[in-house]
Amino acid sequence: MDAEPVIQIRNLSKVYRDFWGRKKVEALNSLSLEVRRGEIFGLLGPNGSGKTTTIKLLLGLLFPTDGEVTVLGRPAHDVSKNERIGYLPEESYLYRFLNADETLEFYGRLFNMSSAERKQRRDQLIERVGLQHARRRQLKEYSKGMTRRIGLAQALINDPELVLLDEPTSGLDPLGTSDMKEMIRNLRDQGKTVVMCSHLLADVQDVCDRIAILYQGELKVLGGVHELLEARDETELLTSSLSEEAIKDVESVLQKHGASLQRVAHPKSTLEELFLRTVKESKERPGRRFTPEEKPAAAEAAK
Ligand SMILES: Nc1ncnc2c1ncn2[C@@H]1O[C@H](COP(=O)(O)OP(=O)(O)OP(=O)(O)O)[C@@H](O)[C@H]1O
Repeated sequence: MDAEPVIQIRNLSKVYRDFWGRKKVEALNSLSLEVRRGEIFGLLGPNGSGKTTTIKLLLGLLFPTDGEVTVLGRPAHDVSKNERIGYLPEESYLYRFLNADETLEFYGRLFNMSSAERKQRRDQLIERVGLQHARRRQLKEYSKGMTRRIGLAQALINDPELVLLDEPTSGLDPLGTSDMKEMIRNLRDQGKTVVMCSHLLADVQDVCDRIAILYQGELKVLGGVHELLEARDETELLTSSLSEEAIKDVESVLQKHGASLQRVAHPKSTLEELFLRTVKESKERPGRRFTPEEKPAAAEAAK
């Protein structure tokens, strides 16, 4: 692993001022954090806590009031480093009258890519984000999910080392969300660094290695997702199904070790898993209706 962090933020503050230079909002207050190469980092916080401001400062689109920001070894205000960054903004900014091919062609030209390189990258990205079937349709006809997918393809056109994603899964259905999470994990597998802002905490928990939680412009929590969520004073054991008698025996063994049995239950899968399996099974076996006793998850396990 590369020792130098991809992003270094030290004592960063940002005050938005009004037309007369009077202090309007203190959006960030002495923020310090680092993002390491090859990790997926989640930037969380309630509305107005300073996430988008932080992203804009990383891109050099805003100037800090105080503090230092280094991105890919360059000061954030050096916008030439943005050639090595991909950015998916929260709102779509793409040209509605272009199709997916034309959109990627346009952005490929902005990065001075050769014609052969543009074509290769376009085909690769359109396939990667699953838009082969819609590549010649104008973006104004795209659903929210499709718009997010072409947005991601655009953000990756320059094969960036660092990818900044603002609400990548917002507006996506569970299938689209699952695909987007897979694409984000693939970026990490390719050695890219990803920073994502999101209000969808289950998605963040699924994909992020480390997170920061901001509140009113201040850093409140920073750390690894597993470390932050792990309850170290409890132990979870998962066994095959146990009889009443076996549970009593387990209880007495635990007592011998000074521990107590706190909860006995069957583990639950997630609603996301049930939804994805239902869609998959419905595609494979049309006309089938599931019951709680014979749900898609059980059918899957029985195969
Ligand atoms: N251009 C601006 N001028 C004045 N105030 C601004 C400007 N942009 C953002 N702010 C204020 O700065 C604070 C932080 O905003 P920011 O957009 O960074 O928050 P956020 O965490 O991204 O919020 P959200 O979750 O709603 O996207 C908010 O109080 C916001 O109103």
